[in-house]
Amino acid sequence: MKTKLKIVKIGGNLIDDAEVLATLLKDFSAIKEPKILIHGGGKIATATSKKLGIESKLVEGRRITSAEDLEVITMVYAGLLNKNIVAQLQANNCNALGLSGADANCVQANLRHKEPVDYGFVGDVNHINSAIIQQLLTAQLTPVFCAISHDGKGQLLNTNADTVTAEIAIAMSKYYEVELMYCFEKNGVLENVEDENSVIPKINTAKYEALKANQQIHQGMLPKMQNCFYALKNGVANVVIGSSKLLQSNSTLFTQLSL
Ligand SMILES: Nc1ncnc2c1ncn2[C@@H]1O[C@H](COP(=O)(O)OP(=O)(O)O)[C@@H](O)[C@H]1O
Ligand SMILES: CC(=O)N[C@@H](CCC(=O)OP(=O)(O)O)C(=O)O
Repeated sequence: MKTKLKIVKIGGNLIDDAEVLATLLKDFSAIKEPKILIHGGGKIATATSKKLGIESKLVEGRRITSAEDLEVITMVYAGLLNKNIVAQLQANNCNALGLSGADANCVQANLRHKEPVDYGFVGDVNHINSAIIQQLLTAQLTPVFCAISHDGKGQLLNTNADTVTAEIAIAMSKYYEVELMYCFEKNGVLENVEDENSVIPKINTAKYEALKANQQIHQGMLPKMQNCFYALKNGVANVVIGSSKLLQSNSTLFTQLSL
């Protein structure tokens, strides 16, 4: 039987709330099994760009990443956010190691095709160095990834954090029974996005199609759920979407995905 591995993704809205983030990182540190954390930070990158007078453009939840945007996101994701998260995990006795996709060649990507939309410096993942990630886990380290990949030829690229998470989860399923947890600012996938009490406990592909047809899911939730099903179809054992409370052992409020 394979050892269990928990992979947790935290979104930018959660990271932006210092109190919620502190509790979440404490709960994450308490997980006994091998674990990996992947963080976004889109909201903070947009706010930082604004301070610098750079306007951000997103199409279908993906950032159109100019050379200037790439500089900002490298500073924000791989620098400020990644290092602060690692320091907080260290304070909770979790031996975290902060990484971008370029470090140890963990996440390699191809520059996305310029058609139909030119996303600039955005990469689609083509290889995860699962062997080195497994070695880090075996050495009792907890990898903490930001959403920056590289092309293997010296170019850093921006990749959506939900996608990096799904790709890492799939690659690690070779060695582990992977449980994938997407944490964001709501309690789960909601029947009505305005009503926090309308969490849908279970969603399979048929229900997903119905929710899409009824326009009950939109914006970032569409690519997030696509990534969930992609992970399930490719060997990830369990995928859930919920709030920061998902990491508390008595949590019952979340959405469980199945094929
Ligand atoms: N049915 C739904 N249930 C929950 N959230 C939804 C739903 N439909 C759309 N959303 C939106 O999806 C967003 C989450 O996607 P995103 O911003 O990409 O998350 P993250 O911060 O984890 O990257 C929520 O903020 C919410 O506004
Ligand atoms: C290509 C692309 O869109 N990359 C994302 C990466 C960060 C991210 O995904 O952050 P959240 O999880 O907080 O949304 C971006 O720059 O916004």
